[in-house]
Amino acid sequence: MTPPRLSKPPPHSVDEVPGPPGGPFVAVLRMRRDPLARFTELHQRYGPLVRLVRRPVSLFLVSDPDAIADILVGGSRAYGKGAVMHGPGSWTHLVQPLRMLLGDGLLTSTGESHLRQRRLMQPLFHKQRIAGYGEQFVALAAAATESWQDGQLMNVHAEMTELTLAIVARTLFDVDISDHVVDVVRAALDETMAGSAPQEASGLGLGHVDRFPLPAARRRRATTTALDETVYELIAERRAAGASGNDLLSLLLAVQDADTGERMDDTHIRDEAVTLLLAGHETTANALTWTFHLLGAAPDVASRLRAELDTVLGDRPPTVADLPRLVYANAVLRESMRLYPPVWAMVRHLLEDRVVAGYLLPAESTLVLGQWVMHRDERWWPEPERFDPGRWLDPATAAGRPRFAYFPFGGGTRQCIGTSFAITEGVLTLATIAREWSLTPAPDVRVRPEPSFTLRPRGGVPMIAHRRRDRRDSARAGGSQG
Ligand code: HEM
Repeated sequence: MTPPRLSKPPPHSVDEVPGPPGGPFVAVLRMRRDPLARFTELHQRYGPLVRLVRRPVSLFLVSDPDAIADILVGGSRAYGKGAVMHGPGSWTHLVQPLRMLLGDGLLTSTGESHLRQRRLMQPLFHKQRIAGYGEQFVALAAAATESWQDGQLMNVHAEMTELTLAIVARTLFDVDISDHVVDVVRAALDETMAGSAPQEASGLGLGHVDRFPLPAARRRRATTTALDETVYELIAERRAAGASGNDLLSLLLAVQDADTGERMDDTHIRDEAVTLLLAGHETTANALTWTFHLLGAAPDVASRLRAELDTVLGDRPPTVADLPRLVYANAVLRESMRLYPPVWAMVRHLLEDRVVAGYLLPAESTLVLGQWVMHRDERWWPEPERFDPGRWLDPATAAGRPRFAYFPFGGGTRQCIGTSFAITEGVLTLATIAREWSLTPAPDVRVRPEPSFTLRPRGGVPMIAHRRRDRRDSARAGGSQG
């Protein structure tokens, strides 16, 4: 006998989505004040789908792994990037705060144009190609710590930002951190980050009431123009020289569509290069900064990490070949990105009416997918606030979690193209620094996250650098045994 077919219950209406009482003004004010705490609280109180604002924007927080899988993977064609804003009358626009700087690069392009670009660029980020950059990651990390003094107080966020900028400058343009190109890049990126209200920067569409003061807007335009000129100069130089290098810019110049034979024009290469500059250093700087911050507050974890580094590396710097054995270092980085995901929320909007987490939401609804919230969900992360890399060491536990309980790199066709780059860079840099240095928190400093485009530490992370003596002792002991 065939079992009776269980028909799916009809979806609930949008009016039934739970959410906090009060009008949009109060809702936006509360979110703007502290989006991380507010989203966490709303998720805990109202569940996997929360109505954040009803009008003039229709904004929802999604914290259901299956719904996130539909948005990013299964039904991704039904969703666009960015937030939809509605103004008086029929005025509607899309908030894509980075578009002015990034143009039509991979991060900001949409639809067919994005898929085509992604196909062209994917081979540049193949695991094996990234492995070729390993030596540079290690050399640049070692160089960045050369000036550190034992006992020195430093801002780890500033140090990691300079290091990851040096890495991206070398791998993208094959230039040194001291090159004037890097100054121009630094100025443009700083101005863009500083000039944006956090709420607008996050792309949540909550910052439209802010207006950039005129001088700041002018500065932003000036630094972006200088950046454009520099990048176009580099492109022209490379073209003239026959672009045969291994840096990403040379590879972009050589990229050719397999079907049409078409190459990228200069504007397109500029947009992709600036996108990689920003996406490739801001996120990794934050990941490394939070990792050192967490290690500083967890001596047991730090000591287990050092033990692994000493065992695997002995007295030499790491290489890409060591990565499979740096299991704990990898777990430390993953766990750090769980607690402080460099991209703390992503924003999508519905292109059509669609059922999300059991509710029928109308087209143009804006959906916030919050890594910060999901990565602290007690259903999958017992004692969520605890920094415990051990969570990643048992494959059975990891396999029991839904795919989108953890998504620091997003997912689906828009998953971070730099995932392998970031993990290779992150683990090798962490290993290079932590085998020589131990960083402890500066006394009486409270470090707080600032949710902007990325999750930066507000005011930096002051820490004290100590040159490791125990390593020398253990290396010496190991040497005398051999
Ligand atoms: C820890 C480091 C990193 C994190 C946490 C991170 C995170 C992310 C996330 C969450 C997205 C998806 C955004 C969305 O779908 O709305 C993304 C996209 C992207 N990332 Fe990363 N990223 C990191 C490092 C890098 C690096 C090193 C590069 C390049 C060298 C890079 C380049 C990009 C690009 C180009 C995209 C757009 C991809 C597309 O839409 O097709 N990222 N990243």
